[in-house]
Amino acid sequence: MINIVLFGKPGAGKGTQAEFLKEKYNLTHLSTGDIFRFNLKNDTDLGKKARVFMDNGELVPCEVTTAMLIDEVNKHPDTAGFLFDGYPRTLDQAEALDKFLPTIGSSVTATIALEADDEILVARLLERGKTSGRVDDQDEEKIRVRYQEYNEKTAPLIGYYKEQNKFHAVNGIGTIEEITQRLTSVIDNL
Ligand SMILES: Nc1ncnc2c1ncn2[C@@H]1O[C@H](COP(=O)(O)OP(=O)(O)O)[C@@H](O)[C@H]1O
Repeated sequence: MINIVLFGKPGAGKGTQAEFLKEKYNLTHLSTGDIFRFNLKNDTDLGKKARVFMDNGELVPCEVTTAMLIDEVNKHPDTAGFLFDGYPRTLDQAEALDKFLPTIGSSVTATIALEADDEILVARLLERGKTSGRVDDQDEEKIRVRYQEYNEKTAPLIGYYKEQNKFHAVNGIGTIEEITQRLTSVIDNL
């Protein structure tokens, strides 16, 4: 089983690249953002718990997110592997994943970061907000909160995975195809 964590700031292009990678490597794509948005739209109990946090650009509490993620993983017992997109986003979540995966005989294979400068990413998000209907993409203040969340809570994961020799980074600026190429060359060399 191969488990890839796609890592990057909001707007870095994780979702776009995940679409290609999941096909190429036959992986199950789990985007916590997408799963939350599905629950918001359908007004489920989970959606009700997550809404305030998401609308404000804040992280949803760890217990809620991790329980949801484990549920999703357990729905795919026969998969060739997972492409985690948007999880883990905190040290607690990374530790929870490292505790959980061995219970299904697995582990994180590698973390790959898509790197890009903040100004480029903020511009991308505002552009996406014009058509995506995502409340958190339409307001610079909320975008700023997401970057603050990233810097405080998610950035420390870089060191966490480096210590395990599982951290790889690729340049996230270029055409979609160029970036897919960079990611596949990392994965093919794992
Ligand atoms: N692992 C997570 N932990 C906590 N909250 C999360 C997580 N993944 C997604 N969320 C919530 O969903 C929102 C949108 O997620 P996502 O689409 O991945 O955002 P972005 O485009 O900012 O990377 C986040 O701002 C957060 O509120």
